[in-house]
Amino acid sequence: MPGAHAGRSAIVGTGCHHGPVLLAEVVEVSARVAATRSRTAKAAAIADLLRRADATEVEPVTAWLSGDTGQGRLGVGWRTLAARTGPVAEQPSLTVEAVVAALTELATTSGAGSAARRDAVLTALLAAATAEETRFLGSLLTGELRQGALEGVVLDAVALAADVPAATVRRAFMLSGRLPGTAAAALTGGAAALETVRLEVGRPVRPMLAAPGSSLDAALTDLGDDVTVEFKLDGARIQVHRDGDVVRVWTRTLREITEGVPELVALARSLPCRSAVLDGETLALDDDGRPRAFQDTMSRFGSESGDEGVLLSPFFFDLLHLDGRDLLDEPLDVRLDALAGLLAGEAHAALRMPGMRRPDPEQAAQVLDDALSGGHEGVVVKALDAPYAAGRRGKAWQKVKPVHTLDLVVLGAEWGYGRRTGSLSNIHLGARDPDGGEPVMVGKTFKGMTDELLAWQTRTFPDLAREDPAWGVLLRPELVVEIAVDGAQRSTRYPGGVALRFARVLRYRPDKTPAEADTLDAVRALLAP
Ligand SMILES: Nc1ncnc2c1ncn2[C@@H]1O[C@H](COP(=O)(O)OP(=O)(O)OP(=O)(O)O)[C@@H](O)[C@H]1O
Repeated sequence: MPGAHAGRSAIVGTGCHHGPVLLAEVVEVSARVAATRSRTAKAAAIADLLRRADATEVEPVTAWLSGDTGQGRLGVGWRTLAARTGPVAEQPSLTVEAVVAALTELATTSGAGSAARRDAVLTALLAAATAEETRFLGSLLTGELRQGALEGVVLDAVALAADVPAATVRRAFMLSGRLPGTAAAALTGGAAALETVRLEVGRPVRPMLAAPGSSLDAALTDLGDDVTVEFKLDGARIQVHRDGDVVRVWTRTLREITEGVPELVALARSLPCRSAVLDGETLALDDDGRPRAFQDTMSRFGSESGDEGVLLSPFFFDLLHLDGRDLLDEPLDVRLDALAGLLAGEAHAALRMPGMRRPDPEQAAQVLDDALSGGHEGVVVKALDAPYAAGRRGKAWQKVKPVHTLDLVVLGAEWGYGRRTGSLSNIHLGARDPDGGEPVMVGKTFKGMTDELLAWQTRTFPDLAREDPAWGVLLRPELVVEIAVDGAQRSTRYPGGVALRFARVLRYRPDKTPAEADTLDAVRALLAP
């Protein structure tokens, strides 16, 4: 194995120089992180390792510990891995560098005739790995570690190891969207390097998110008079960047969708500006201007090219950059003025998110009423003095929706019976562990599924299976589903001590990752007092 390195123990402890970081050290830290619930202990364990890593090792180590290969998806399935039962190495020798080389080769070797080469790379890698390393690589390659909840812990660890404020690390991450690059900048250049990270037109930032508000009155009481109340449309988040004639569009998970949304690109190009970064929501409307089924909107966002007959309408609610001026740190009031100016033309008025600034309580209630009678989800109440907090779910934006919904991780599905024999039906639902552990099961449901959805589950789930017991499938935690519930109740059956009441499926959320699913605390918040 190129780069494999034995005999490392000879130089450990010299105090002045250290050898390359071994994969075994990363695996050990990963195990320590999984074994403790203490966020501080997790971050401390990772920080220790980062202090030992050199500039080229920091990026892969932080990527892997947050569950990312650092190379995107490598197309290695669990079946491929399960089929390998060769001997394992007794002693750890793989260096981080050697693993990076192998993963890079897997990532860049594709197309006709590549199967044999990929197979050889994988075989050589696994032959040099110990049993623990094999397990870790397996989880990494199949995406099982990809829970993303670990991102926050890794960011804390970077702050500790580089001795810079956590807020500085977080901001650089949110603006660059890149965790490994942020870690490398922090550890090599400290706070000064992180502070040079700015909003760049053409590079998406993590979107600001909303906290759940229990009611309109509660949100208004909490935020005071200096607010805007806007429709909450139930579509997909979009971030649109325009630089001259070049327009690019990203989703809330920062996946680029420019090619698939020509109508949005054309609209952005028609705006009276040279450069802009717009934040908004897009959805498909019917002829009366009411939202079409969410599936119609999402059909434009899937991996298959969607139904071209479904046109998307954008509604912009924020402006982060305009003609060379960054607006991110300006209060929302200023950003909304700039947005109103940009969309002032008659042709563009329809692109503004409906809402009202500084409404009195009656006017605010009227906005909510209009939103609901227009077929929308509710409203978002936003503090006008707040800057754009990229990537944060803060109190400055509060969403008010009459129905309780939760975004949960699908953990498995049971074979149906009766009319549903042969279909994967009753799904197991998990809430996110905020500390980055495995999702915690909080209930099951087979309600609210159309025949189409059942067929889709039955078709898709086997590919995501990590085990297939006789009763159904256990899935890798990758899919997020939105569930409506009446509430929650205490339970001795479920590990989190809480179970959903009357859960029914609203829809799958391909625009969300398990890291963005609702937490166990969100479920507990629904317990009747
Ligand atoms: N006027 C608006 N302002 C901000 N976000 C809006 C607005 N209208 C719709 N949205 C959408 O609502 C989302 C904010 O809610 P949240 O941050 O909880 O994300 P979410 O979990 O996707 O929302 P939910 O699950 O409640 O639909 C935004 O990401 C955006 O996609």
